[in-house]
Amino acid sequence: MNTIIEGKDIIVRIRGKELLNVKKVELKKGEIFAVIGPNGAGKSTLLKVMALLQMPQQGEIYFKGEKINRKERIRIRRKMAVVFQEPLFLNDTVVENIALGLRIRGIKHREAMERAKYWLERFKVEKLSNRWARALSGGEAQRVSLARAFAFEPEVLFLDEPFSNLDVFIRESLKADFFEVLKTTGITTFFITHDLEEVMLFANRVMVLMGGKVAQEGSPQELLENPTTDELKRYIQAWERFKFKMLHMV
Ligand SMILES: Nc1ncnc2c1ncn2[C@@H]1O[C@H](COP(=O)(O)OP(=O)(O)OP(=O)(O)O)[C@@H](O)[C@H]1O
Repeated sequence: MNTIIEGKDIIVRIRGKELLNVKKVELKKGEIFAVIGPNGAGKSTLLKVMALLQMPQQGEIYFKGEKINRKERIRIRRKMAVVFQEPLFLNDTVVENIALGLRIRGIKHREAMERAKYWLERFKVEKLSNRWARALSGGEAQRVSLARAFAFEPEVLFLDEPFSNLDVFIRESLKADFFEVLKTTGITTFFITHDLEEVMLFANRVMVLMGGKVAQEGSPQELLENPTTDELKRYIQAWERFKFKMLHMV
């Protein structure tokens, strides 16, 4: 597989505190790469560095083998889309929120509107096209955010826990629709989650971050069967316990 984005010797510090220290992180073409780890482990920081939203204090980022400097960041960033936990919308309708983003990227009005409508349909929210984006419910807003991200036709999609603020029913139906779309498009994806089930079902590879460092990396199966540190074992056990409790509550 070809590498699309690679980070080498990445160090991020804030006010002297080291938040991230990752020797190598690679995202390969067409893969779904998951990042998990406890709160504060540095997952979002790593996403921002890989998506070129934040420059590390040390280290390099390569996009298809090309080293990225500050100046080139904006050009390369246009090949990427990011979906955060909290959708960010302009004060406009749903369809305009998507189309405007496309027009900024140089796409003509008609094509932008067509693409926006197509992706709203794929995410089953075409009926919301003319609604005010800022007045949507959490689940609707996240569907629109995902439609917007796919409408960009990015080479790489970044997701920072896009389902975590939704209630369980909305989350399950959106997750199913999202991963169905993802499978059919084959877009290279970097996603952060706390949900090991998502990792097991959808990821090709998983990285575990702890205290800003890589605790383990490999296939989801390897992680479950052979967690390499005690901390990781506890993390997996805690998740298993949580899952067990949830199953017995329903
Ligand atoms: N701008 C900032 N200023 C100071 N500290 C920060 C800043 N951004 C992040 N941090 C700290 O860096 C650490 C890593 O944060 P980050 O958001 O990357 O972790 P995370 O693994 O995504 O956490 P979570 O699962 O809670 O979202 C945390 O301790 C956080 O408080």
